[in-house]
Amino acid sequence: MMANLCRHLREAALQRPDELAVAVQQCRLGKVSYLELTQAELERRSDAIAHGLNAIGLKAGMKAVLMVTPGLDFFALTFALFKAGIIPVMVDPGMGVRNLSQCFEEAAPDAFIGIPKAHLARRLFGWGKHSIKQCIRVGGGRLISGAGESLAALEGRGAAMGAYPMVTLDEDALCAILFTSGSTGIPKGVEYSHTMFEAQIAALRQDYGISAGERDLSTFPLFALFGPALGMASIVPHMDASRPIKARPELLFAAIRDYGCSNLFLNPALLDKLGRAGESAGLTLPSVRRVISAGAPANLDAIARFAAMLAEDAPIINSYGATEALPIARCDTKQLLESAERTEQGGGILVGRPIAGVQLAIIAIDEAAIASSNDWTTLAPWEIGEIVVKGPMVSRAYYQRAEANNLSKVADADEVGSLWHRMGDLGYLDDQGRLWMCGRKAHRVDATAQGAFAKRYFSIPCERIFNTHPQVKRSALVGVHRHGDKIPLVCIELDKSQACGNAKQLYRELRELAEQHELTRGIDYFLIHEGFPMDVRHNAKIFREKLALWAEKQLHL
Ligand SMILES: Nc1ncnc2c1ncn2[C@@H]1O[C@H](COP(=O)(O)OP(=O)(O)OP(=O)(O)O)[C@@H](O)[C@H]1O
Repeated sequence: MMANLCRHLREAALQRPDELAVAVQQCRLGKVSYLELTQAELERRSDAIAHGLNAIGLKAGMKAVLMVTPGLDFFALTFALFKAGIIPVMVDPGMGVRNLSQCFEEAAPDAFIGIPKAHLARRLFGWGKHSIKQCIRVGGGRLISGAGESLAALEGRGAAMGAYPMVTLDEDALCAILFTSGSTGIPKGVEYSHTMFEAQIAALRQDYGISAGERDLSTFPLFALFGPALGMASIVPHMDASRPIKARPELLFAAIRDYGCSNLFLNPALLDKLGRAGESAGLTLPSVRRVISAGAPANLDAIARFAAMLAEDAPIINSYGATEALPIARCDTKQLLESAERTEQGGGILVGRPIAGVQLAIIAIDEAAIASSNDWTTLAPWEIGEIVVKGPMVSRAYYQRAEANNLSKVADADEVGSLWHRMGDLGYLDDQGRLWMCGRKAHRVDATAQGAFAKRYFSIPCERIFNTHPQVKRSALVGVHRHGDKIPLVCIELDKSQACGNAKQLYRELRELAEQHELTRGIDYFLIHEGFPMDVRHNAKIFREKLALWAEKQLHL
């Protein structure tokens, strides 16, 4: 079937032309104001830009990097690209220059659309210099040479050309490339199709209960795009979307109040920050019907604190998924808070029941490629293995990454042409069919003794046990080499509010804690680290690879 997700936009523009589609908060000299687009204006602007893109030679099937802050232009432009069948390449600017260069090398974009700062960086680092044929400048910065035509001029060209004849693509054809955030290595470009976007829109309607006419506080640009497609207005607060932890809570609370937002989409770090600010200001959020937390493990204290600001029947929905497959499972406040005890005993993090349409299985841990689902061993409830998923919201391939595809995609033996995705995460199902996450596959430690396998340690289960110690803020399991063997070591970041004058005493107590649990028994090495290297977006994903190198060095000093 032929598809284009922009059909939702066209429908909304016809049915509810004057309804708000996007509002963008601005804050100048302490004064808050908003820029707005109605559904009809968004439709008209994206049509005009799509005409303009064609006029400068950009055609369906070409690829365009998009590095634009989530203002009104971002929405109009992204939908224009989809309408024209031009493939947007989305990267998280927070991933760092080296990773960004690698992404652009791999994606080989035909066009680069960005704010002046992005064009400066492109020129400085030579991004895409072998493939880029067209540049488009969004916003000011006329002085930057080589930044191409301005978006305003492009839109002007297309303004008189009327409705744009939307390009429809085969529903499974490539329609966007979204890069992962690269917390376990170099980011990978995930191929998106209209089927995947449609499945995500359907999940947000059916599983999350989002309906037309709602208003969403959008703190994550990609999620913000779903708003208008769902007939929900996206309210974009004044913040750096790639560094959400730097956001100013008072501005976010103002946006929620000014628009009566019913939905909040937050990552766990922002949830924590807003919850603390709300608690000290004694705030309540009566307009909010649900909060969606996604992207990284949720902190239960933060959830409890945030829940206190909400109406009794407004859940905080913890969503599990990855760029490759989103959303996969969900659970809400009550279940999460009830799961605390099991998590602290090393039972992993509850991520809940699969979303409708998602098939999920747990398979034996294996580093090798698996060609067919006939070749894997599925595990029984309570057994920890790799999480594999199948469904319409699951990506079929990484862009130009044969090896990654080989290692993560598995042909379904029962359904020709259908693929499973290996999440690279470990977990288990309980006897109620709920999924518990036990960390990334790459972060487990297979300890050896005299060269032979001795015991397997899982990151999140082990760490959550040590995190119960009052002096520990967070911990990270790593594998280090010692006398020819691989041994588990736990790095400790101290809770600065607790005094710790005696590291030896702390290590003794942690060793005792380790001995009390089967999962951690045998962990003998601990090191205090000043401040863990964390991802900038979530401030929740510990860069264990970096910590392992650091720990290795400390041991051999
Ligand atoms: N609710 C959640 N609870 C626990 N972990 C989560 C949750 N949601 C997402 N995650 C973790 O985040 C991962 C997905 O993140 P993302 O797609 O941004 O890529 P990444 O893992 O950060 O980068 P890369 O795959 O390049 O290493 C999941 O595989 C999982 O490990």
